[in-house]
Amino acid sequence: MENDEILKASLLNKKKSYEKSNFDVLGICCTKEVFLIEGILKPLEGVQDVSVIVPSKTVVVVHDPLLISASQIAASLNQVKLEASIRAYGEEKILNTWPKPYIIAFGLLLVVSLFKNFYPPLGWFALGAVIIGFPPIFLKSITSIRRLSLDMNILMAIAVIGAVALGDYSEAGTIVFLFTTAEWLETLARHKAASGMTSLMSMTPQKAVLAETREVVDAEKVSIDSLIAVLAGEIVPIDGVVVDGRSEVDERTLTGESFPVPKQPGSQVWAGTQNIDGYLCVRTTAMAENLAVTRMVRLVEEAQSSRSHTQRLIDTCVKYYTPVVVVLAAGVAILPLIMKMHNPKQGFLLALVLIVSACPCALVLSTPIAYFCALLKAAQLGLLVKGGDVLEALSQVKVAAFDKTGTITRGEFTIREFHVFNSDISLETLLYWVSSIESKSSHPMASALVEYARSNSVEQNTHDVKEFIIFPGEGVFGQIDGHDIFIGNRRIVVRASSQAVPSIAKMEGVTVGYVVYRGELIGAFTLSDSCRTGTEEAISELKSLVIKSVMLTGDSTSAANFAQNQLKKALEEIHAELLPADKVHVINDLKSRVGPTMMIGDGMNDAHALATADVGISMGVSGFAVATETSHVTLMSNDLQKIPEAVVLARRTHQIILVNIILSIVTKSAVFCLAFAGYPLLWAAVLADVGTCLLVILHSMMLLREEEVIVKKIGCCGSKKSMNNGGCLSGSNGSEKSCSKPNCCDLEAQVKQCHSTLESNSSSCCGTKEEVGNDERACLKTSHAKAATKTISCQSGCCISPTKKKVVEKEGSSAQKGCCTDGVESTERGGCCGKSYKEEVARKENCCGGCETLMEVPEIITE
Ligand SMILES: Nc1ncnc2c1ncn2[C@@H]1O[C@H](COP(=O)(O)OP(=O)(O)OP(=O)(O)O)[C@@H](O)[C@H]1O
Ligand SMILES: [Zn+2]
Repeated sequence: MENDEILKASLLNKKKSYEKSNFDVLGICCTKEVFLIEGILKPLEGVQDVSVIVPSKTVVVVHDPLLISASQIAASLNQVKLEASIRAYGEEKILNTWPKPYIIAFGLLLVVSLFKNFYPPLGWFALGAVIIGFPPIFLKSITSIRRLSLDMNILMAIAVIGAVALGDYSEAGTIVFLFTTAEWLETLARHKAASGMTSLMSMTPQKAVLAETREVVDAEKVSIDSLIAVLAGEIVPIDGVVVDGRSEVDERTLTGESFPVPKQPGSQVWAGTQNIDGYLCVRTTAMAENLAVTRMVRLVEEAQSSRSHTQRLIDTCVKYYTPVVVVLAAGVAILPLIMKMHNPKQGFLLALVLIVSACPCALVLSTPIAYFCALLKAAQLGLLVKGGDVLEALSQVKVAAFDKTGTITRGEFTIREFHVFNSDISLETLLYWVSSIESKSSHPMASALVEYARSNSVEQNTHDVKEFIIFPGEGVFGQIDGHDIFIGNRRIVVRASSQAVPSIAKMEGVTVGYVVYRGELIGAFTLSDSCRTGTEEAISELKSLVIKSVMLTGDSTSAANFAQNQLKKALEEIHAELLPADKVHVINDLKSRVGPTMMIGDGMNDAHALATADVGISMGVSGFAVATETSHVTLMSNDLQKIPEAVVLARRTHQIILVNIILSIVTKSAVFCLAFAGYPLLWAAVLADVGTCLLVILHSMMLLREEEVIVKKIGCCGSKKSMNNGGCLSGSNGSEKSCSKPNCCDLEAQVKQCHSTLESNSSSCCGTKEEVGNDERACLKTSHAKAATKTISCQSGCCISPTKKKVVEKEGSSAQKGCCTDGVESTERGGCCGKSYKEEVARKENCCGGCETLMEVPEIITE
């Protein structure tokens, strides 16, 4: 009975799945240890998966804690002197920055031995130094020999033994000293690089507060749809949607975006981001093990352990190169003996130099360490790059293909018009049918339709929809209350009826949708969308990097052209009305016509194209799961300006790797040449070897430095976050506009300040990109006017979100532009066309649809 219980418990536990443990393994030097470690751990019972991250000397093991514990795993690594220790998840490893005492001890002995010229017996101290310092190297080399792998430990051991055999104790001592110190310095450097990674992993808190009971619970135990409370200053523990409260959230850790993002009921919040100044009640949408941040960490980890093309090439070369040099060295050592030359010692020394130089560690390290730093930097910028190969491809890119809806534009449609053509069907009925069917679709247009129905007091009912089919690139079909309804573009009309598609007059900037019922066109609607801020800048930055930008869209040609006009014709090619498969064709065409191509999309009907491109970049954490799976890069924020930044980072990484490789080859060659020229300097060989290793690491770490990466921004504002009216808008180069008068706002601190000094027309700054207004346009998107009390301040000031004030819906009289409380809807004459849109149309007022341009209200003519 009792046994049964135990069995049951253990089975239950087993079901609870595997655990993941991280180990710091100081003994990792080159990629060689990867096979060594995998060879040791994989055969162990209970170990499911092993991944080795060479640059940060980390091993991640997925194991069944019942069968094998983390300490057992560490022990088996330590059996072969790999110096493994368990790292508590997320905990910063406290590294002793001082060298171990034995290193100091033998260093001192070595220094003393240098005085042997004054008192010869002091020379023996060098032997003492060797005796103290050599054993660790020797033990590690024994392990390597047992594993039949030739690594730097073996080469160093041979060199030391050789030097001792030649009676040159100080040479031997110097080798040991240089080697050990370099290893220690290297560990320090790598630790610095790796600490960024650790901070990435430790972002989410372990505890959550339940909103109703105020009970503090383990974040892991919180189920989906629970309500949790997040107070000001706290880190959000679990992904979710705000149901109550308002605040600003710092999403920097996740998206690299340094501006706080306003949150209100309905907004998504992500675990690991910080609630700055208000109370938020959040309904959770994910379990702790499936958070966006966890997925991100997993991706970064996978990226680290995947080996890039260059890396594989180097590894293969090294496999042949090392044994060849060892054989060569043996030849050089033996030849003088056979030929009975009078100075065999010289040959022997030359052989030792060769052997030390054979150590390829700088070369082997040149690529992975640079990628490690680059991937980490990318993650800090809010870019998840799936590995070194992707960076390699990204640095070569010649074309950027952008998807339109949701990428270039916000993918937040507003319904401009809705017409019913059949007098037997009321608007309410049609809206009910359309919104119920569309509520099953995830297309951005669908949510606009649902929203529109709601604003007309029509609630959708998903349950009434019996059948639902998506026609990619065309629209949807649904059966509701026994009626078959098609909704979509021209193509769907053709599919659903024999009727000719009506021609539409003056439809600039809008997308037209049709509703077909029993082969008859019963309704039509127009919708518009606006461009994301920063798109134009991103495209011009790409242009300065000699990358051509094109647009691929499933939407109509006129909608595509409208976006192009908003971008001031920045795009070089436009391909519209494409089916998902057409997008793939265009990508293939661009690849052969222009060169390496990257595709940027939101994953809606473009997952295939993303996968086909040399580099596929998907938008947003919230992005469709398929897209993040198939794409090579995930953009954590929807900021397209991260794309040129990514290209610059990739190109810099490429350069750094090139320099690293040249550096490690040149130093070795120099030592070789010296040796053959009659100066076989063993210490120089060791110094060149360990020195280049260190140089390569430090050089790669330059990628982590902040300023290095950002695209050179010309103009007054140092970073692209800086905004002000007279000067730079987001990321634009300020050269066109004067930079002299207004100040640029640098970081969020200043932004807040700017908010309060809004009145001044000349130099106000806006908190987030959306909230920019200038002379040409009134406030966009998220603008809510505090400033609207005075209409003027909105003309060139910024609109602030939290203070929501109803804006006057002005008649044509006011010449100034106002701010609108919702959406992009401000009219030419200064009013808002929100709810009163229809009346305004009646009054023949023109409303502006997209970013800035005014357009005429389209007329729909049916034939
Ligand atoms: N759920 C839907 N409801 C209404 N129309 C739809 C729906 N899904 C697709 N459509 C129609 O099909 C067209 C093509 O859709 P598709 O998803 O291929 O491209 P898109 O989202 O418009 O643009 P892009 O390719 O730039 O992302 C849309 O422009 C729209 O007219
Ligand atoms: Zn080496």
